[in-house]
Amino acid sequence: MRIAAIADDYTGASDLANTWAKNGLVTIQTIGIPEGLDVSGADALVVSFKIRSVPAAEAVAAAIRAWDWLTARGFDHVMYKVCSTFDSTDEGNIGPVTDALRARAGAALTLVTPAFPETKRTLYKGHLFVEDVLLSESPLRNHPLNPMHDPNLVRVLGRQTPDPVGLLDLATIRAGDAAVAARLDALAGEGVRSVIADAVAESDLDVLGRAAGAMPVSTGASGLGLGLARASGLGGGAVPASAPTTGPSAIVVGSCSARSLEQVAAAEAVMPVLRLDPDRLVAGEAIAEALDWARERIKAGPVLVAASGEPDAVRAVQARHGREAASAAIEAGLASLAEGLVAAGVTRLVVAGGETSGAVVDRLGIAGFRLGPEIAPGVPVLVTLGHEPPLAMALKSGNFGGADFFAQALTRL
Ligand SMILES: Nc1ncnc2c1ncn2[C@@H]1O[C@H](COP(=O)(O)OP(=O)(O)OP(=O)(O)O)[C@@H](O)[C@H]1O
Ligand SMILES: O=C(O)[C@H](O)C(=O)CO
Repeated sequence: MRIAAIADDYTGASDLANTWAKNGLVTIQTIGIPEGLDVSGADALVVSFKIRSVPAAEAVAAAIRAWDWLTARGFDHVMYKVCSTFDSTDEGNIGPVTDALRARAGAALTLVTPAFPETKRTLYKGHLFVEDVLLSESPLRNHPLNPMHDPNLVRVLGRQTPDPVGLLDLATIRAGDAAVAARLDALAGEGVRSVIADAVAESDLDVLGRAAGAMPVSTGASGLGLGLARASGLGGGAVPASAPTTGPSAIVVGSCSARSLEQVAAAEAVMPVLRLDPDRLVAGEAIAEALDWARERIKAGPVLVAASGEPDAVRAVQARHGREAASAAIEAGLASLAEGLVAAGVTRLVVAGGETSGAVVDRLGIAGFRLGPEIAPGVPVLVTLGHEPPLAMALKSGNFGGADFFAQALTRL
């Protein structure tokens, strides 16, 4: 079974690609549909878009284009890769894209689970836990773009699709493949089109991977990706790509997650850190002087530049400028910063935040990535394709990595 994915952001794409590479699949992450890229040697492809927070119709159109491209090249199963914390709003885009891919595939229903126990994302009775608390009590409740206030994913997805949403509960999964198949058949017979699946351990993902792999499409995070990889029968040929280990390094942080804020604070003890004024960023200012600051320091060692703020401060910026306008302007500013850093000779670049990574990677014109070794669960070394000179990068999801992630990452790039 040749597997592929369509990812709704670039950090999540690299997270999934890392999971597949770690399981021995030769994996390439592409930026958009890879028309000009030679991907013939890949066991698995992750086609990544920046579509998590765009209008649903735009996300659906991109996903359908990617589905057509992938299935025309013989991929048997396509997973829609979403965030392990189910980042979405009542407008989508998990529901609309899941529905569109299922219709395109002519499938009766779609198995949906963001569970990823390795990073402590677990589901029980349809309720998503982040580490030891419900999603609604986790830092994701303060997400700048899609604050998550409801842990019941049957309800959350039910608000994003016109069709009934069902539950495949843990007890059924633990009863094995036949019980799962019977439950899915029964739900389909009741008119259910999307099924949220529990999972609290990797063994549950093996059952779900086999169940999902029997259908042409699924929706999930890297946990389901792990199950699909194991069910695919592929693997054994992956060798981590070697990254350029010379050249200056820099870290650009747009993520405002609690974890990223903690990581920026830890970095201040080991490298120069510049914190940007978000209002000046929104006004299109501050990047030129930030580049001057960085150029003076990158020959001596790594630097970190962050736009990130605490939740209340982020809400205040959004109140002053509008959420979408503030996000777009800050992402554009950080993309300009990254472009200037690479022009100044940086060849090892860490970016924190999914939307931020999308803006940076698009601005640098990167066509795709080969997978290097894992830095932290869900965060691999990425070696650019279609960029000269090749860059070693890491695209860190907001909630991933330990407190010392930034210092650790630079020892691997
Ligand atoms: N100080 C700030 N005030 C308001 N918005 C900010 C500020 N700093 C960054 N932002 C915006 O907040 C958003 C952060 O989203 P992003 O996806 O980059 O990080 P994340 O959600 O933590 O990452 P992930 O999606 O991988 O979990 C971006 O749109 C960014 O431009
Ligand atoms: O599944 C996750 O948490 C991924 O890393 C992601 O999608 C972050 O944006």
